[in-house]
Amino acid sequence: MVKRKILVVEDSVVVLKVLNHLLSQNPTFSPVLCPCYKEAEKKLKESPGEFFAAIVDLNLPDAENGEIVDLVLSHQIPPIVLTGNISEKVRLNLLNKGVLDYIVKDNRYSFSYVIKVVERLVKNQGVKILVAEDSTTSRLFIKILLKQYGFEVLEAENGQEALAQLEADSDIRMLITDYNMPLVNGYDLVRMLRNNNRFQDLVIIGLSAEGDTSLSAKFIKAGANDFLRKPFYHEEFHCRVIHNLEAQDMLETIRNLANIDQLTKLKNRRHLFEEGGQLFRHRKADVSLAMMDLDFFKKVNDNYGHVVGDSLLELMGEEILEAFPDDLTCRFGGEEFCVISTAPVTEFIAKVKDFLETIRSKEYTDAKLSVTCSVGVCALPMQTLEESIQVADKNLYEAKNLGRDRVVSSI
Ligand SMILES: Nc1nc2c(ncn2[C@@H]2O[C@H](COP(=O)(O)OP(=O)(O)OP(=O)(O)O)[C@@H](O)[C@H]2O)c(=O)[nH]1
Repeated sequence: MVKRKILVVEDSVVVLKVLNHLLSQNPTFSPVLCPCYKEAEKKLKESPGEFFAAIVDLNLPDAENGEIVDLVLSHQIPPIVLTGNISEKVRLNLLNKGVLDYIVKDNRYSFSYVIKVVERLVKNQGVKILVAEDSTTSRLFIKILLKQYGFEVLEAENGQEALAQLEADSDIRMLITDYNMPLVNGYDLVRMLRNNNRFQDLVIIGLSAEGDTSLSAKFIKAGANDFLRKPFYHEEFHCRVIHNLEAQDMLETIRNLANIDQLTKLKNRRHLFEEGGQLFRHRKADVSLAMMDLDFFKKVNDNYGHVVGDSLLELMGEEILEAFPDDLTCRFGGEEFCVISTAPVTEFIAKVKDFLETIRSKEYTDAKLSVTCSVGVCALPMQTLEESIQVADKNLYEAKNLGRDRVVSSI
């Protein structure tokens, strides 16, 4: 497990204790506590380059004017600032320096918020954001803001380039786009993306110039999630980026709950009929389908109990995901699984045979169970998913009757 050192500099013993307690609840955080500037300076010297983030009190007894912020920033560590109160001048000064956030210690929720900011920083690592903007200065400004928060930033100078990058890299989670760009403008880019199913989950934030009130509405109507009116301030920018990513995370969780079988982590039957049905409807070449059923699974439950039965199913889920990483893998029900593949038929059947060999050669769970599986494959050019399942099911039945632990296929 990757441990992340968090430097906490705070002169109040109580606040230090609270932050230590909250940070320690996350097993990946390793808080390093300092009661004063001097101690922080020492810790930073002792472990150069080791701190992931810092939570610092703006006014310390031995550094009353926020010197701790400059110290932490000089070590390239993103600081979150704690303060008793804050004037507009200090707020702007802190944000301009590049602090992640500032938090006024006026209630107990303030500290939970601090932890949320650090956790978000962890989550942002590796999150790819594409900035489409033809002005180099503006692009650089946005890039710096995003980098402060740990995002990975990609850049495009126009809408066409942005489209090409999004098509080539499915890991891009957010697009921030200007309106005025050569070749394809921001508005057309959003419309093109929203007309493509593949980009339905991409978070899109439009940038609109000051004074142009109709543009923001236009962006939203075209399918953007949000917009920012230029010039914007760091704080608003970060809030919007993070709120939209959190909404996207929530959507993903809900979608996973609806599509994934919680025991085996394979796709569930509902998803199979939705996604598998589409594979058949839009087929260009081979679509093969395998129905796989564990042999004598009832005996596992009868002899070792349902808990062992469940963990065997869980392990089978892992084996299936490993054996068929590029295919649609589902739990059809009970101890029956379904795999749909668009690989060439012979290649797919060879993979199914390898899978049977793998599980035959291992022992599973603490009870060291030997497991075999029977498989029926349909690789005929069937018109629908339902027809293909029927053929595969018939072959599965035959595989069971022929003595189990084998593949029967119709090619
Ligand atoms: N532990 C556990 N058992 C399940 C689950 N779903 C279905 N089962 C059990 O799986 C067993 C399936 O038994 P059968 O349909 O008779 O099949 P089998 O014993 O595998 O025999 P063959 O398929 O003929 O080789 C039943 O006892 C179900 O109760 C589950 O989620 N967890």
